[in-house]
Amino acid sequence: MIKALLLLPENFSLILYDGYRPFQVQQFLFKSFSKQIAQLYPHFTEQEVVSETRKYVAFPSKDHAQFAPHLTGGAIDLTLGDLEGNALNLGSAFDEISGKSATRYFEQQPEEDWEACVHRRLLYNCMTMVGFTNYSEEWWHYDFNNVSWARRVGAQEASYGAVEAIIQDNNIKEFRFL
Ligand SMILES: C[C@@H](N)C(=O)N[C@H](C)C(=O)O
Repeated sequence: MIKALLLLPENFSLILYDGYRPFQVQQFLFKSFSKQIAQLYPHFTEQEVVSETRKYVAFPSKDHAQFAPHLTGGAIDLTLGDLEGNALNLGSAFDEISGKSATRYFEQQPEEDWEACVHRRLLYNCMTMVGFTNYSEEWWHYDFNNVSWARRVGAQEASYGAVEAIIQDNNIKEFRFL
């Protein structure tokens, strides 16, 4: 991330929203997004709700072939900021359930928000130039050396597997590699 930051023009910063996430947090997010999606699209079947939810939150899987990327610590959610740490306009809110969250959304209609289009390109370019890959449904999600990254770059192996953490009083008490 430091390498990515150094590629940005001087007046920009990177704001980190999320990195490593324990399994229980992934489960909580999956349930909470499912609920929101069921409310947003009341005509959806249960299966459609699950499939739409999977667009915005990885299924909380401990299966080695499809670890939820944030369980590995190799996934980060971030945005561009100014030097005071204020988030810049990237065209949608972080975690917004809408087509506008797809990274390429403004490439198809840049006139809708030129500023957001340019900021997304800036974030994408600084992150991918140092080896991260982007999840195409979310402009804020980048992976490095986990299973999602390996699939995108065609690597046979990924260095970061999942880590299970025992959380107590909001602190990591113990952890083990899965
Ligand atoms: C919930 C959202 N910020 C997120 O992290 N989504 C991706 C797809 C994930 O859960 O890995």
